[in-house]
Amino acid sequence: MESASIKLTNLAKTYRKHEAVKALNLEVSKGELLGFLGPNGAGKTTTIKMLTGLLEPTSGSAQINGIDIWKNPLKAKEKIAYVPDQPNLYPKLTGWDYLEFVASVFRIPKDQFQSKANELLQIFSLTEQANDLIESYSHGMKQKIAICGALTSEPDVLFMDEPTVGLDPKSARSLKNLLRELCDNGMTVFLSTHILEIAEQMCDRVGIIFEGDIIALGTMDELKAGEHVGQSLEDIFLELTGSEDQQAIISEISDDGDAK
Ligand SMILES: Nc1ncnc2c1ncn2[C@@H]1O[C@H](COP(=O)(O)OP(=O)(O)OP(=O)(O)O)[C@@H](O)[C@H]1O
Repeated sequence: MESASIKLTNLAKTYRKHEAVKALNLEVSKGELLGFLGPNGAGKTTTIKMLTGLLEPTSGSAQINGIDIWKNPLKAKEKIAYVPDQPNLYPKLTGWDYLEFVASVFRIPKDQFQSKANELLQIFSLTEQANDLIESYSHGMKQKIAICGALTSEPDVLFMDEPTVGLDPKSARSLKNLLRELCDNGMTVFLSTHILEIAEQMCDRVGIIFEGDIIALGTMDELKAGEHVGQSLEDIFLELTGSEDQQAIISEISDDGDAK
């Protein structure tokens, strides 16, 4: 049987005494777009950093295409790309220089790089700014050039932390369409978000993490089935994360027509 593109086995992280991520077990198949959803502080970034080789787990393992990223980091990292929530870019490079730098790290042949870079810049409406310094870019433009950089190497597995933050609606749609196309062609995406609609609109399966535990995992249909029939993802999210205070606030707001 083909191994999962991403496999977490009892993956855990404790900061001092705080168990930020608790023994996660999860497999993401090739071509799948998994949304990793959770409220602030749930453990999303910690998990992604362990999966991308940036933060050493306290225990457990993380595999990319069957390769342990902590035992064989170089081989595993050849297969992945990561777009953090705050991309660390080089302000004195132009957008094009940055993409060229990424291509050189991954040893991508020049002609292959040029056509790929031009295609990505066009998709994200950055062609005209490609020769401007990154320091002159807006937050959204920086986010987009980071995404272009990540996709330049045509990774097998793409990790994205809150990718739509800072993007305008047109760019968010371009990203959604592009990710769908790339996943249909076999790329695997692990995308964290705390925005419910993003997960609902973009992802094949959604995992909900709360206080370091995966408390629900499935397709939208599966999450909405059974006891959750008729509920929106927002209802399910609030119910599973036990945010009764928020639920009360929401029902208070939506019932304002009946105010006493
Ligand atoms: N370097 C650190 N040292 C100590 N505690 C940390 C550190 N990084 C994260 N934490 C804690 O671990 C928990 C999980 O944090 P994490 O950043 O993974 O959450 P998140 O789901 O990505 O949140 P957000 O949506 O707010 O970005 C939080 O309680 C956080 O305070």
